[in-house]
Amino acid sequence: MTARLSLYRKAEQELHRLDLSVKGQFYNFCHSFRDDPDRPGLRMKKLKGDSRIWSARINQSYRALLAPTGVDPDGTQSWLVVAVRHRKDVYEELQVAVNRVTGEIEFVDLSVVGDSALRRAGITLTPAEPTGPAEPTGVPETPAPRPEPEPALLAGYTAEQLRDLGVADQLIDLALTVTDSAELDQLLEGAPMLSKDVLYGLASGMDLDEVRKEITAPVELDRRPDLDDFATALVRMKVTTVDEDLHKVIEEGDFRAWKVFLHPTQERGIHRDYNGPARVSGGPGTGKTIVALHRVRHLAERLPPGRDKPILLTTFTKNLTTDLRLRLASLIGPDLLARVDIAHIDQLAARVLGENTAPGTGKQRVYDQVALNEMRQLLAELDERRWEPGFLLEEWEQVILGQSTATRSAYFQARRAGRGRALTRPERHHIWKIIEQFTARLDKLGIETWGQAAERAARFEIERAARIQALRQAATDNEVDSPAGDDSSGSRRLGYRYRHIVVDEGQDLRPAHWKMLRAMADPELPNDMFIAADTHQRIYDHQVSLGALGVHIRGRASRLTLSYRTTRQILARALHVVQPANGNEKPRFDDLDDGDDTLVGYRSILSGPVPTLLAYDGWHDELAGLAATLTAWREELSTASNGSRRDPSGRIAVCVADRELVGETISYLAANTEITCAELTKDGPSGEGHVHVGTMHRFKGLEYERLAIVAASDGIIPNSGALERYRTDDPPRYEREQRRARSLLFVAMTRARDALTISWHGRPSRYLPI
Ligand SMILES: Nc1ncnc2c1ncn2[C@@H]1O[C@H](COP(=O)(O)OP(=O)(O)OP(=O)(O)O)[C@@H](O)[C@H]1O
Repeated sequence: MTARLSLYRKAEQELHRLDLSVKGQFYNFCHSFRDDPDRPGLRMKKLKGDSRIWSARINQSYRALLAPTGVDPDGTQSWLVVAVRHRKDVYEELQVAVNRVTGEIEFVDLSVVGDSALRRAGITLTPAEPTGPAEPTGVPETPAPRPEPEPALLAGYTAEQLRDLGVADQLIDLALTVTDSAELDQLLEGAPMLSKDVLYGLASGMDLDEVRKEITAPVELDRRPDLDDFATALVRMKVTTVDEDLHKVIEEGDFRAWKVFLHPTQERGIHRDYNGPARVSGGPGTGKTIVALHRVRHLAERLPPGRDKPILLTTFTKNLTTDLRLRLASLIGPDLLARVDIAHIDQLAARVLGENTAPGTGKQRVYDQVALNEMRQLLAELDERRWEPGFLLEEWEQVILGQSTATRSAYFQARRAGRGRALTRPERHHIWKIIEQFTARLDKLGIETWGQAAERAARFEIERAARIQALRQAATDNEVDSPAGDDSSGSRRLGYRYRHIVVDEGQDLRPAHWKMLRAMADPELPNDMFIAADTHQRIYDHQVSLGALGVHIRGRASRLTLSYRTTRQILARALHVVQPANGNEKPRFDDLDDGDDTLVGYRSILSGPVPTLLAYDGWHDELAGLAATLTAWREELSTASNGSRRDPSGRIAVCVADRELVGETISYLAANTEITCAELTKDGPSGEGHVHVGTMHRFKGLEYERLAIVAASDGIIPNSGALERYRTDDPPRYEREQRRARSLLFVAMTRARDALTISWHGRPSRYLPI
């Protein structure tokens, strides 16, 4: 008799934590088991608590816990490995069951639940294997006297309500007795995903309807499942088959859960057919990039054979492109990867311009700061003091370039929503004249801004798309005239550049970028555009209304709400930055269209230390504090959980507000510690240093195990010199700049996976939760 083995997700995670030697023995165990599950050496034994769980011997100390899930007609047995445990941690009370909401097999493990919660619920765990009198069982022999009952955390709910939302039966009574969040953490450590999600949702203040809508409904089966039918339940589950993937887990150590175990709400967006552009939103770490990558895989797998690259995967910055390429390469094979064009948005615009510009006539592209200096100089030469250079540059960028305003009379009509005070016609006339001189100046210098480049590229692409449409029309007319299919129109030769476009970090793209992208994909084909974006993380002032730019996402928008990166402790503080609990300021975030985006239901099931907030008297003291923190972190991260040494490089980062602070931080650490640093540049980290140091803008889309944000002082975050001017001069701009500064801090804080420290000298930033 042979057997097929699959791995339950939690067992996978447990395996990761085991010593290499145990992993190897587990691998051998799997081979023996598959050859003959009845082999006596495996010492298969049913647990008394649930006769569907068997324990089998991996080595002297470790046991695999398995559940049979069916038998094929040819006699091959199917088994699911639900856990890998030390023998003293195997208890009789473990259970597997089919969840009544999802229809998937769940493994409920009470061995990780805290003693006090178990005592209150009257549960005593029985070891499955006698461990001798000296070995602790995790539960005292004589129960301690019952403490005074404390109010329960979920007192307002009934067992029936929790059951109905999908909480595993075994956890319900326990959950109703939990008195604080630490106990809830302990209870849920080994809990199935849906139970965690629901109970954390309720504990964080979501009401029953919200939990039902956001958490339960998306994973609910249309029909109630048969709770005894394990074989069908197994088919519904995402599991790792031992044959295909275990080898990677053990030998290569490169297995990542996101490749296999998607959350049902992530999954829903990926495999759908959309008859137009679709958008997925969600707070930091909810897996938008993961969804974008799986979407690319889904689309690539369905392409007709060919050697072209009909899929574009694009994002805002160069370093994120590198990251996307690496992650995609680990998700799909080289053949599919070769069908995907991965390029950042400015690179795409530059390519279009290159195609449309005669050799040697191109302009040098410059950042906005260079343009600002030129504007400043021009105004000085003209002795013009009525307008701020920054205001004029934005007026040009957002109203004139942003709306492709080509003539003065068009500018008189242009919408200036959100641009601050209204401009009279003579004022517009005056501004137009200055901008004309300004663009002539740039022209003469042979330079253009990236905004200008994007606008020109968009125009070329729009003209190209118009030519394609005209050729199509001609071809259709032709076909009517000569059905034999004469291709003299050339429509077969000129086509849209891409069949599918997938955009990550869409919140920061300029209007011109959207126009360019829109013109690059055929609007008549399904699945033309897929956009991942979170406007709470918009850190450049590129406001767009996608509908007005021809990208119609209405009715095709979905939202992710569960963070896979950030702990609840970090999330709560970060949310305070963009959703302050009090004060008059309630920043509004758009949905890339004319509506609002929200973070309702944004939550995490991860738990970790509360972020540390540290005040210092001066910058030098603060740097000394940082050095101590980093030294301790580096030491801790240099030791793996099994005691072996590991390289801590790239796991720790320091985030500051501007380049000057980056330089000062790196110099201090170089002079006073043994820590080596790599500066985060637009191309990624500048070298091999242990700790990455960069400005907040550079942290977009990244994540680190531990993160320190330093110099989070008032005046620095936000930069009040620049900001305060707008308070009276230009209140809408003041509001925009504040929102942008909040978003920057929000992005920075949510890069931290496990630990976050924020420090300042002088007064703390007004956005911090203190
Ligand atoms: N289904 C999943 N299973 C396991 N890990 C996941 C899953 N989805 C996402 N993750 C992990 O969560 C982290 C955040 O994912 P990702 O970068 O896609 O989020 P995001 O929403 O794009 O974040 P941000 O907006 O902050 O850039 C990553 O480490 C990713 O591997």
